[in-house]
Amino acid sequence: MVESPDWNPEQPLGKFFPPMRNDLILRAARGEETERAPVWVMRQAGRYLPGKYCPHKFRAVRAEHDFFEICRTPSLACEITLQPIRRYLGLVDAAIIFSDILVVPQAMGMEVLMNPAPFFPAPLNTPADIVRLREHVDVHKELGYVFAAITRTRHGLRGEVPLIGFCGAPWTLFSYMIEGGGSKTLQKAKTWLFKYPQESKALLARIADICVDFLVGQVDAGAQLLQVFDSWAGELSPHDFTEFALPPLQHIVISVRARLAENHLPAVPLILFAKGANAPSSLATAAATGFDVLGLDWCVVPEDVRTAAPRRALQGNLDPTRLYGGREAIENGVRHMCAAFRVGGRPPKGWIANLGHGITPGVDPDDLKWFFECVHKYSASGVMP
Ligand SMILES: Cc1c2[nH]c(c1CCC(=O)O)Cc1[nH]c(c(CCC(=O)O)c1C)Cc1[nH]c(c(CCC(=O)O)c1C)Cc1[nH]c(c(C)c1CCC(=O)O)C2
Repeated sequence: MVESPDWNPEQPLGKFFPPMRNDLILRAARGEETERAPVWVMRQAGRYLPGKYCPHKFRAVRAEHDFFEICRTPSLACEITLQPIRRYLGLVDAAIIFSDILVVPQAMGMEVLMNPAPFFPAPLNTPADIVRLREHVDVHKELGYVFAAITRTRHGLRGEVPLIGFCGAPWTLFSYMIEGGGSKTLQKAKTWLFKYPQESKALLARIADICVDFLVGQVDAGAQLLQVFDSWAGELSPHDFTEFALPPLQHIVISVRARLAENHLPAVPLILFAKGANAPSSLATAAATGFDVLGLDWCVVPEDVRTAAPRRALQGNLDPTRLYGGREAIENGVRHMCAAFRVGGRPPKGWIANLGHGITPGVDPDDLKWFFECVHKYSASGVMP
């Protein structure tokens, strides 16, 4: 059974982890054929589960701590990460560490509050504000709590499923740092791109450098796959995506791989979720950066992606809102998805089943269970969906 290990901050847990019992997602990420599609869902830790984070502890914990305090407390982050794994044991094939993409802007010296949506009291208004950012970011000092949570969670998982580490993509983080929160048009962030292209590129590169250190540190701590969330990629024209968002992503892939090799760390699979970057040219350029897996939203047809980006493993892509449609709608959606990702009647190859974006807080946890069960049934080798 997966459980939170005893925690003594004076004696950090070692990095000899229990052997893996389920490596389905690692095989699919490498493009291999699997007996069924591995499945997990983005944002599976927390939001929709009863008591949100911890069934017994949540109310007391949440009354006293804010969201980022929970992220900074490895015992709590670990517990919340394990919660869906326990609940869906045998059905879900990966855990994702409980944290947030906005810990990177915090590490760069920006204040970020969560009330309940992200809010930056002092966003970057013009390039002159860049001086407010920390010049050198030591990720071990600023984000060591994420590394501690990952190591602890690897122990707690007992080898049940692999653990995914993550970060936000430079373009998405840049947007938050300038907009100061969510935005419908990204007018401020785009004004930077178009008015101050050189300063924008320099800031994107600076964010990318921190992402590299952060991702390498996560693998060192025990993460077995890495996902980069570019949630706002689809807000850019294909041309601007290629000009602004891609170079820092390319830098991340090249540098993470090089640093992992240099440090004798495992060459873990890298997943890019560039939501909405669905133009064939964007898919092709994203694939060319060298990410092993492309995460897809529900607005693309897998066959079109395979044409634009052959030889890449794919992840996705059920519309998350379908989970509100009841059992039949979920089953039909999964059947259709399984048929769309499989070539003919062959076993799934290089496909990780997932939603096309994060699960939302109102979903009934039993309907998510049904989603997992349907994926197991209809993606199985020998079954025609
Ligand atoms: C854009 C983005 C953010 N955070 C993230 C993204 C990229 C994915 C995406 O596009 O959805 C990524 C993220 N955020 C969180 C995780 C944890 C792991 C997981 O379960 O996938 C991950 C991978 C926890 C969280 N991050 C947040 C919560 C809810 C906080 C709360 O309940 O108080 C959780 C569990 C808060 C958050 N964090 C963010 C927003 C917009 C919000 C508020 C709205 C929301 O609830 O999603 C920024």
